[in-house]
Amino acid sequence: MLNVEGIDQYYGGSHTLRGVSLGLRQGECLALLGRNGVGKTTLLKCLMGVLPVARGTITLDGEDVTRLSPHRRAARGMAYVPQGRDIFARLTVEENIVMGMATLPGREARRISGEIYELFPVLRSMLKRRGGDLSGGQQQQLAIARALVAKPRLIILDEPTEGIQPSIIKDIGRVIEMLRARGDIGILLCEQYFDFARELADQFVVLSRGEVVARGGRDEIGGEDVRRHLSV
Ligand SMILES: Nc1ncnc2c1ncn2[C@@H]1O[C@H](COP(=O)(O)OP(=O)(O)OP(=O)(O)O)[C@@H](O)[C@H]1O
Repeated sequence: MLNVEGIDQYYGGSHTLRGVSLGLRQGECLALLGRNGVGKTTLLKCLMGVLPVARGTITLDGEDVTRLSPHRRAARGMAYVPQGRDIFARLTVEENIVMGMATLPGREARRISGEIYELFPVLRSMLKRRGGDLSGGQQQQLAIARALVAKPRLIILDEPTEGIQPSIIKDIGRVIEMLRARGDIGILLCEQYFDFARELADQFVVLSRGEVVARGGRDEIGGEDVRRHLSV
């Protein structure tokens, strides 16, 4: 469903992404791994159109989206949960979720589907609370919920476990598992922690200094090999 071919990106004179290619099938979870500063967030921003690419192509279900604006990509079913979550702090939980439905047509756009509460039971009791009053873990769940109500074909998660307590990390892992089991959505999970991604992903791509240095399926990729690229 998602095909990325030979992406190059520069910040001024610094060559941040070097010929990055990857592919993700519907119903699959792909883990993009790499330590701090190797270019993971930059790649995700290029995929969403927040940053332009110097070379390469991005196709979604066969359509070339490389030059489309971020909102056009969102309308085609690409959803992005940024690092830091970007919750609207002064809006309620409910209002934050409804914001995620802005691209949906008509009345459908006003109703929060029951699936959201199945995935995130904690949000149901917090609908009237302000986004800014939630804990980091709850905000992360809200950010994922807000992305899912747009009914994406592809969801891109940028380090969803960063700065979050272990019990909530488990909840987020469970949500990713449930989405994967649905089989109708591609999941691109960007992570620094291999142990979290290992249980969830079908495919692994490891970035180092803007380049893919290892890739493979769950049975092909060796833990030691990946950890070598992740340790400082
Ligand atoms: N706006 C910017 N202008 C110039 N350089 C940048 C900019 N944003 C990031 N960089 C640099 O590009 C490189 C890749 O950064 P990026 O944020 O993509 O890495 P990352 O792998 O996502 O790391 P992190 O886990 O910290 O988010 C880093 O060296 C970073 O300092």
